[in-house]
Amino acid sequence: MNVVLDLQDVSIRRGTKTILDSVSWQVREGERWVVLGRNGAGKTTLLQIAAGRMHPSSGVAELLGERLGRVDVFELRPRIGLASSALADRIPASETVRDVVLTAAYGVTGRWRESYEDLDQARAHDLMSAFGVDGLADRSFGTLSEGERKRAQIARALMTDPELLLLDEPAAGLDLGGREELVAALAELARDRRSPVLVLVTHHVEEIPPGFTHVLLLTDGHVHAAGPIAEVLTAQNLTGAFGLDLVVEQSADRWSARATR
Ligand SMILES: Nc1ncnc2c1ncn2[C@@H]1O[C@H](COP(=O)(O)OP(=O)(O)OP(=O)(O)O)[C@@H](O)[C@H]1O
Repeated sequence: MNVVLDLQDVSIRRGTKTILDSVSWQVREGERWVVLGRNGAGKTTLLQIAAGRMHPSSGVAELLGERLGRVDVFELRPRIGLASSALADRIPASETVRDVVLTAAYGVTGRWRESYEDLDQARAHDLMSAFGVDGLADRSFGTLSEGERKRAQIARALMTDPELLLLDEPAAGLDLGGREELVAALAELARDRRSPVLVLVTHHVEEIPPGFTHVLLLTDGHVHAAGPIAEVLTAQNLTGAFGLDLVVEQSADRWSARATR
């Protein structure tokens, strides 16, 4: 299987702080990864490297076979979908959901091109349907609920037919219904063999969609454990990563964790 993401001893330093500390991580075609860790562990920073939006201070990062520092990142980025709250904040509130999704084909937010190819229109429609926002196509992005907004963003991130899809805390701020709808949509995506390689950042094991195959546990900028989900998502590993005694349970393809007392 081809390696899609290959980090070797990657560190990120800012001033005196080491945000990522010698991270080595390989992600292969067909895999669906969850990145878990407590606040400040370095998850978003790791995703920024995986998205080609940040360069390592030291170490080597290869994305889709291209080495960061030796490749034109503007050619690389359309091959990598990213959905994050930071990117969502840059979407104009007045933009329609249809345009939020469509404009991704041109790597822009804000509708400045007036005509789109029929193929793009059809793809945008299919993606909006898949994420249950097709009925909201004419609504402005700013009027959507948090859950609708998250699903529109994922449809947008998939618009360029990326080889790698990175989702930074897609369930943050959702109520129980919104979270479950999102988990179901992501489970569907994970099951589809045509889907890109998926990497999902979260704080909560309850948000891991069925079909996700691997976990990376990040603690204070270093890899605490990484590998197949059933091997890594243990009480012992989570206790180490989150710094409190936890029990972990799996039931019907979903996970839960709680403190022992
Ligand atoms: N430019 C910077 N300069 C100094 N420290 C930074 C910088 N950017 C991030 N950090 C710090 O690096 C650490 C990791 O940040 P990051 O956002 O990657 O963590 P995270 O795991 O995504 O956190 P959260 O779960 O709270 O979103 C944090 O302590 C943050 O304050």
